[in-house]
Amino acid sequence: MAAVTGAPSVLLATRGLGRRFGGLRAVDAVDLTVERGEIRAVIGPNGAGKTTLVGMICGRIAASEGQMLFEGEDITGLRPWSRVERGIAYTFQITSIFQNLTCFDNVALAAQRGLPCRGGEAELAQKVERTLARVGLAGRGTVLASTLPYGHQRLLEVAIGLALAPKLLILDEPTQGLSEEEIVGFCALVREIAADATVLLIEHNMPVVMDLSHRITVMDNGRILAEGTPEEIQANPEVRRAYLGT
Ligand SMILES: Nc1ncnc2c1ncn2[C@@H]1O[C@H](COP(=O)(O)OP(=O)(O)OP(=O)(O)O)[C@@H](O)[C@H]1O
Repeated sequence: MAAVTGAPSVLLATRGLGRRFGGLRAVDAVDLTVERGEIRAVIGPNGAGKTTLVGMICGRIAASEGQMLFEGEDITGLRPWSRVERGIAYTFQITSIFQNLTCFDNVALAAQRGLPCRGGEAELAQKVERTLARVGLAGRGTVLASTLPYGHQRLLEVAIGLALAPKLLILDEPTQGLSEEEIVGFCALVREIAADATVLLIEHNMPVVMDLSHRITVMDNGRILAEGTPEEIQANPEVRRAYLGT
């Protein structure tokens, strides 16, 4: 893992984090600690609370109880945009894309944040093209987002997230709709991203999870059922029973 010299190793910590929907505890007393430079997967059956958990981390869903710390600072009450400013980017299932804008414009909207001065259009264009190329969408800048195949819309979301130069990039089911070949390219991309960012990945594709993750957190019924390396998780009888189905 690429821990930044001099920086504390814990990037994100949740303490007793919970979210209720009426009587349902979608996320229940979750203590999650993510280290800098990690690729962490969050897995679990449908309805386990994965999306609700990351929704709270990025500020899209309010917590019912508990606390979230990012780089040691309490972010529990912060608005989503303020979390983006601190370096938390979340790509979530297509909705972050402006369908009637081109791929270039979608990425440029995110990339313009962080440019040092006005009048940096050439610089902006370079940054956007570089980011599109990174995710495998080189040369697609003029294409309308709505006309991209579903899998490529997911890649465009990743490009939007990357353009924000995040410290923590949260990917929600990024390989959904990608071909086998595209998945191989995507895994290489995530490894490259992890060289200078931390990745929190919700993913149902087990080969991808086992191949990419440094550590895996398994959720079930809103709680953390297990945590460990891919080898530890694969060998855990409780996880096998609850989720892996073997
Ligand atoms: N806005 C909401 N209102 C009511 N219940 C909700 C809401 N959002 C989520 N839930 C419920 O909370 C539980 C956790 O949902 P969540 O989407 O976080 O699970 P998940 O692990 O991401 O599932 P999946 O893998 O299917 O995406 C589910 O029972 C779901 O029905």
